Amino acid sequence: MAFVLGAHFSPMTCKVANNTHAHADDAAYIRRAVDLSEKSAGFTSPHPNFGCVIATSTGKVAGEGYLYAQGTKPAEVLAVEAGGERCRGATAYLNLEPGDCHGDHTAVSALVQAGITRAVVGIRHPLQHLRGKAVCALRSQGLQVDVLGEDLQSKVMEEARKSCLIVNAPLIHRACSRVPFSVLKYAMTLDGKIAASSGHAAWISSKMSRNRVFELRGRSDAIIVGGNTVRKDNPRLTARHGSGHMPMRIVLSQTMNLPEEANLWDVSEASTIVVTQRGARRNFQKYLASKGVEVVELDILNSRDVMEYFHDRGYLSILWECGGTLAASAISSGVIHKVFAFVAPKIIGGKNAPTPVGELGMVEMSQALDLIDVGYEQIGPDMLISGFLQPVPDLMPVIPSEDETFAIDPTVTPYESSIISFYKTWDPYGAFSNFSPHPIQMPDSDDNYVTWSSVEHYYQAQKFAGVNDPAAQDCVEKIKHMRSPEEAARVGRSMQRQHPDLVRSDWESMKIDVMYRALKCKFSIYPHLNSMLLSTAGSVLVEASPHDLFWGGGREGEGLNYLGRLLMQLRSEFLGESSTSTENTCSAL
Ligand SMILES: NC(=O)C1=CN([C@@H]2O[C@H](COP(=O)(O)OP(=O)(O)OC[C@H]3O[C@@H](n4cnc5c(N)ncnc54)[C@H](OP(=O)(O)O)[C@@H]3O)[C@@H](O)[C@H]2O)C=CC1
Ligand SMILES: Nc1c(N[C@@H]2O[C@H](COP(=O)(O)O)[C@@H](O)[C@H]2O)[nH]c(=O)[nH]c1=O
Repeated sequence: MAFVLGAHFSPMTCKVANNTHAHADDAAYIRRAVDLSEKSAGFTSPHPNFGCVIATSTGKVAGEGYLYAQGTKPAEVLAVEAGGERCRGATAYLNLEPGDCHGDHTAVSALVQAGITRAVVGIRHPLQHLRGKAVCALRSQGLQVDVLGEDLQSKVMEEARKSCLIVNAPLIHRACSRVPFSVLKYAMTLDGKIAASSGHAAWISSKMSRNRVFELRGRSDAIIVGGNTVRKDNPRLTARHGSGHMPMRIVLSQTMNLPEEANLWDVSEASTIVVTQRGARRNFQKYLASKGVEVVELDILNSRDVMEYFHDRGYLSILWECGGTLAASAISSGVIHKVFAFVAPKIIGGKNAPTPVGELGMVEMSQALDLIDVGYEQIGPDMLISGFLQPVPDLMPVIPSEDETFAIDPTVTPYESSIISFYKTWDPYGAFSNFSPHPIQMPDSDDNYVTWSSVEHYYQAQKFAGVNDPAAQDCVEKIKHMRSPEEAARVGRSMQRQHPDLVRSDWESMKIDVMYRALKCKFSIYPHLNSMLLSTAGSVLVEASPHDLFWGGGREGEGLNYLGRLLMQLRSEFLGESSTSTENTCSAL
């Protein structure tokens, strides 16, 4: 399934192959949508990148938009809002076929209602359950839909299509390989060393290059290092580029022979997970847990198992900042997709000085791994060389669905059909997530209805509601105005951790009720969500969050799954199976 330029060129199906001018314009707008789609990178947790440009028949841009975070307005909605009346008869350019996190085809409806008559789609959605749905829906509403590589074929279109594949490479790789997209990054001297023989490595690359690394960190769900890098460097692994997204820090250690004091054990700024082998230094595991570090035990610590584990936890994109030993193991396991090498014009020498990649078992140069789509960029005195180790999988033919994958690989246990798991908003039933973009209206202490952007916004803010301290009121207001549910959760959790005195004293006993009322509102006021919930009758609902063991179900069913339970309770109430009638706590929006 390697990406091959021009592989799908077929003059038979080409509508406007000889209209070079029109193609150049279409390609330029798609590229603009690609650029827009990347704008949230570093500010919010990685998510599919959506951008939308609306161009009038005279070639003027009427409106633009991009998805800022999961649970915020779709790019298409923002673009038509910006375009207003100028959208009538205009063309919408989308780098990626819209998904349907809302459960109600919000993006498609927005384009249709705005009077868009043509849509140009860069690539179809890589996830099987979403693939082709929006294209079909738009066509059934009478829009002309041109998909690059299918309806529009030419060299310029293939280049534009390729940029669409690259900007969503993490999602596409993840969908195809069932592991998160992984980037190996290292800084080395001109003579190929990542540290002096002593192990000292601060610093090889320049400050400008290191700032660039902070940006790469901000675009990742997590940073991974091995135990030896913790022992030698005592790294912080934070994205020190402002108030943006802070990735998880992950340490892989087989021995658990780690220092008692380390920057990574300070979880006030960012969280840390240590992944180890079952049974390794249990007392030290307990010690780390007492500091707020999460410890995960796997049967055998190999890179593929670790990546499959983090795939199941919903991770999209991971940055490996490890030394050569772990890097070699990760490359050998086939889990590294891309490389970023910062090369500094310095020579350190040293026969035993560490190098970026350890033993791969290759003996002839013909076995060397060739990078694809290589980029060269000068950053201050350094050179950044980047490229893919594995080509971005092409989307044709169709990526098998999860079910089909299980059928192909019988060693993978299929989910039990009676269990419906949900977690990320882009997954099937993603609208059940508290991060789904459905505003609710809830009464305040004076019984006035207040609109909250999502259930998560409301839930996080209630931790501080009613506390007689202006700082607590500030927390409520701050959370209320966060742009995304993810940011609301980040602020709510960190304020709770850092200022427990501002949390209402009855929070632990009230939080389930707070959540229940918010969910009741959400599933009452959106008929399509209500139908979706009722359609699951007979199935067990599980929030597949492996790290939130209260609201989520845990990796192996060890979580309490309170979110799933509340949804099932509501479902049963809506179905009239429960004799308890609860007061309606919300008004229609
Ligand atoms: N310039 C740069 O960009 C960087 C330089 N460095 C330098 O590299 C040196 C450390 O290199 P290195 O020891 O390779 O780095 P790492 O610590 O990153 O990787 C090796 C460690 O990873 C753990 N590990 C877990 N699973 C595996 C596995 N399946 N295979 C192999 N290791 C696994 C082990 O920890 P445990 O022993 O605890 O079980 C092992 O010791 C330091 O001098 C550091 O300064 C490091 C990162 C980046
Ligand atoms: N030495 C070296 C790097 N090393 C990587 O950065 C980590 C330290 O990160 P932090 O503690 O957050 O500053 C270190 O453990 C290793 O993973 N990176 C670079 O860009 N350039 C460098 O010269």
